[in-house]
Formats: sequence, structure tokens, C-alpha cells
Amino acid sequence: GQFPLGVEIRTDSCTRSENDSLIKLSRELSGNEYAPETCGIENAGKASLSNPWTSPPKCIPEQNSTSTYCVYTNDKFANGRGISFLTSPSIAERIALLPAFTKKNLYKKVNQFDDPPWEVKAIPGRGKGLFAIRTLHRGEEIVSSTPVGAFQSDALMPDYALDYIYLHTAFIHLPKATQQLFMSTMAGLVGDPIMERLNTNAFSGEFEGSSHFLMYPETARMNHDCRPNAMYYYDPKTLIHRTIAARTIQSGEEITIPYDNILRPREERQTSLREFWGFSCGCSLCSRSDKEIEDSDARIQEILDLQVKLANWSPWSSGTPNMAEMLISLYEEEHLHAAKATGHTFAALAYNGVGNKMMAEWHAELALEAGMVNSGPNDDITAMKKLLDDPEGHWSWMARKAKAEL
Ligand SMILES: C[S@@+](CC[C@H](N)C(=O)[O-])C[C@H]1O[C@@H](n2cnc3c(N)ncnc32)[C@H](O)[C@@H]1O
Repeated sequence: GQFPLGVEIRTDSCTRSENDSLIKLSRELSGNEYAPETCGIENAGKASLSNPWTSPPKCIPEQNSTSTYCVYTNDKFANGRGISFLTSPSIAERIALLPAFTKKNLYKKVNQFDDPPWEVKAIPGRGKGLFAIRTLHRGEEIVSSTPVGAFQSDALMPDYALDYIYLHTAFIHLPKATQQLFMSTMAGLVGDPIMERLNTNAFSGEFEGSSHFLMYPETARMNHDCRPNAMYYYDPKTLIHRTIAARTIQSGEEITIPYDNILRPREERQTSLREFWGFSCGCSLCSRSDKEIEDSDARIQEILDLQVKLANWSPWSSGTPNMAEMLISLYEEEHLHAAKATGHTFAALAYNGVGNKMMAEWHAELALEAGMVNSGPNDDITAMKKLLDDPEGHWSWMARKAKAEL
């Protein structure tokens, strides 16, 4: 999984299957469309509010597993882009009630790729990537799209050969143009072609607390960088995934996102990317000199220590506004643009904690602005709004000063 800054947004790695013979078998089987059993709703082709599926759900016959997983497709979703799920019936029922399926006109401004501010180009050793074709300003939207597929991770575990048939059913039910888009994404040469594309490209998300792999083909074209210039967030109600410029991106520059927790020393980042993503990271930071890496690793350690101290509000808490200011400087030195909101949130709380209302409000405003740019509406933003509404009524007010005076 992926936690770029130890916070919740993440892309995913999916465990690569070790069992080559099963992958081969599945691949052979997947040449033909199997006719999996139809279950549940019978009115195929007639999507409605309570039943948005345009194909009859097809369910994996239960064998040793106690769970049922089925394929659900709406091939008209998001103005004809289509979407397929491989998930359990109870989750599909909840998904059908999401605004994504019950509200009209949500997708007028998403999946617009006629005139994007980027182009796809090949990069030696990294396949392809997205490159800005004009200056992109901080906060500007780069890609906003709906997933073409969402696959419950547990559904892909118990029996690879059988599960892959359903994965292929989910794929085949998508409109032809969407199938082509799916297949245009990068994949390893061995293994099941659909599963491999999920392994290489899927983002992780949750429905009803269950992990799913979500396929956003255009966004998946972006390569990883340990100091990315773009960030993304995902709205679980509309399923829209947005990638936003985290700083000014010059024309000609590659647009990059984080796949993994980037607040770790190089060795750890590289091991994780190798083990979970299967590639050796050749990003801007990882390719620096040993001395530069050593300095960067030391700053990262300092950042981690400060974050722990500032997040501690126990009676033994030692966080101070100075530490928060230092943290913000270190984020800047490390080019961690996406951490701006986190830094100002820590600072707002730290200042409020010692009763410095003016500085608390100033940082809360900055945290709000940066938070909206990088991650859209979220819990941190709600917390900062609360602090701004009534600093003295906020839980953090004088919380550290009171202790210091005890
Ligand atoms: C989601 S895809 C990114 C787009 C891909 N390059 C393409 O051509 O479509 C992920 C794959 O891109 C390559 N990749 C992404 N970031 C990389 C990096 N920092 N260093 C080396 N390879 C990278 C790896 O092969 C990885 O498995």
C-alpha cells in the first residue's frame, strides 16, 4: 500500500503472484470468455436507480471460500466510459447507492482528455510518462477521472485460475474503447495480462472497509518520484480521482506522483518499491550523490522525530511552536511540497497549544489553503476550520502551556 507522507492517500501494490503455473493456466483459460453463472438480478441491460448494472451480475461459484464475489458492470457509467466491479454482493448493493450511481451530471468535467495540458512520452528505463506541455500552476488539475474497474483484493486470492476468469469477465463487459485504454497501460511480459496490469497500475481504495484495486488508466501513466511535483486525492462517493500540481511544473517537466511513503530514508524507499512494485527507483532524489542522499536521509530522520513530538499531546508532550517552524523549513528543504498542509496544521496546533492565537490562526489559514490544494476536503481541513472558528474553544487551546505551568 502507499502512504506518501504517512497520511491516508495511497496507491497500491498488489502482491505479485508467485505461482506461475496458475497464472499460465488462467491465461490459457482467459482466451475464451467463460460463461460464469448468472446470479441475482435478472433484468440485464436495464439499469435503474436501484440496479445500475447493465449486465447480469456473474458470481464466482463458492468452493472452499465462504465469501461470494460477483462481477457488476455499468457500461454507460460516466458518459459511456463504463465501470466494472469484482466485489461481494453486499458491497455492490452499497456501491449502487453511492452518488456515483444515483446523482446525475457528476461527470461533465471529468474524463476530458481531448486537450490535456500534458503529453505522453517515452523515458529510457521507465516506459512512458506524462510531461507538461505548458506551465502548470500549483493547485491546477492535471487529471480527473473515474475508474474503469474496481476489484476487491480478497476476490483475487483464493483460487487464481478461477478468479482470473471473473477478472476477465469484468474486463470484457467494459465498452471496447475502455478495454483498449485498459490494455494500453504498462504490464510485465509474464503473467495474466489483466492481473499484471492491475499489479503495475492499480490504486488502492476501500469500499465498506474492504480493500479494492482501482484502475485509473490515464493517471497510472504517471511515474513515481520520491519528491513528486503532483499529488492526488480520491472521492469515495463519486469515485473521482484528481491529480493536482503540488508546485509550479514547468513546460517539458515530467509530472510525477508518489506511489509509496516518501518520508523514509532512501534504502527503505527503494526496498519497498522493489518488493511491492517490482522496480528499482530511478527518481530525481534516488539518483543523487551519496553525500546528498546522506544529508536528505538525516533531514528525513529529523522530520520524523519532530512529527512524533508535535503529535504527542500527552502530559509528557514536548512539542513547541519552534519545532513546528523547524518542521516546515525541513519540508521545504526536502522539497516535500505535498507536506505544506501538514506542517501548517502542526504549527497552528502548536501555537494554539501555548495560547498564541494570532500565529495559530495564521498557520490554520495556510493549512486550509494548502490542504485544499493537495488533498481536497478532508478531516484535517475540518479540524483547521474548527480551530479558526473558535481558537479558545478548540481542544488544543493552552493545552501545552497549562502543562508547562504545572
Ligand atoms: C503505473 S506505471 C507508470 C507508467 C509507466 N511508466 C508506463 O509506461 O505506463 C508503473 C511502472 O512504471 C515504472 N516506473 C514508475 N516510476 C518509476 C521510477 N521512479 N523509476 C523507475 N521506474 C519507474 C515501473 O516500471 C513501474 O512498474
